[in-house]
Amino acid sequence: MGKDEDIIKATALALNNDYYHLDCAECYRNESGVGAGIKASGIERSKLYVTTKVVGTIDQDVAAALDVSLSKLGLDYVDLYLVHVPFSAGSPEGQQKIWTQMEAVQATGKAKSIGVSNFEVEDFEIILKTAKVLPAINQIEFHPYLQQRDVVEFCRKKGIAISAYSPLSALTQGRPGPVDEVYAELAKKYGVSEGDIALRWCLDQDIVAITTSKSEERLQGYMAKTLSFKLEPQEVEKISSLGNQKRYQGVGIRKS
Ligand SMILES: NC(=O)c1ccc[n+]([C@@H]2O[C@H](COP(=O)([O-])OP(=O)(O)OC[C@H]3O[C@@H](n4cnc5c(N)ncnc54)[C@H](O)[C@@H]3O)[C@@H](O)[C@H]2O)c1
Ligand SMILES: OCCc1c[nH]c2ccccc12
Repeated sequence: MGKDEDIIKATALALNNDYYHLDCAECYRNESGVGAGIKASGIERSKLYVTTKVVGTIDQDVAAALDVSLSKLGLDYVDLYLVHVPFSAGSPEGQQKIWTQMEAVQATGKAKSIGVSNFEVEDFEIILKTAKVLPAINQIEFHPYLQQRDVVEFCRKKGIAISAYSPLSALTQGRPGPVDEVYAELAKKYGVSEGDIALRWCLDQDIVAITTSKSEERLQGYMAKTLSFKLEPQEVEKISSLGNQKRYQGVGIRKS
């Protein structure tokens, strides 16, 4: 099966299972497949929340990049448009220039909200010197083995939301590790899967969790179970403190 067909199938599976937030990116080349999946689903645009990202290279024309993304997605706006990584812009001035262009595309209505991804505190300090619009969100790698508390705290203070990518990493990439036991113990206590515990640990810190699976059983399981319970604050804290004993970075962007 071709890549687009896989993406169309995965999109249809997600939409049929009540997942309405779709996370895409210019550089993942998944926008055409997601667009075809949305079209085939017949789901009303207003029910969907579509995010995509611009790489943000030096001298990139952000408005033109967004037009290409919209055309691939078959949409006339995205709900959220993100600068994918801080470093592609090459310099602090480059980063500021990209953010100014993000503000301009938001003003056209083609991106309802604008934000960033993989930003550290120093990247915010650079763009906030010239920003007129605060980024709505920072999408970062976030799981017990990469908690990024400095940037999470910075964003909380500024009113910038956080979304977690690779939220299942302690389960899928980081084994054996110090949270294995507490994940298992809490899954048993709540009658859910360890994946539900991993996602809940994000949600119970007011962090949006972005996950993916091609398995309908897992997608249904997360929708049914993750939203049906809450961890106690001391359980969230226990996972955090055990998680701090190990570091695992999947995407490998964070510098420190
Ligand atoms: N902004 C960025 O730079 C960036 C980087 C990476 C990913 N992302 C986004 O975040 C999304 C999620 O990231 P991810 O895929 O790393 O997240 P994730 O931690 O949710 O891992 C998903 C993977 O785990 C597998 N899985 C799900 N449940 C499992 C279970 N119970 N046991 C074992 N395996 C299981 C799935 O099949 C899938 O391959 C991506 O689709 C992408 O859109 C963004
Ligand atoms: O999601 C992948 C993140 C990433 C790592 N290196 C990059 C370079 C350009 C754009 C995105 C990325």
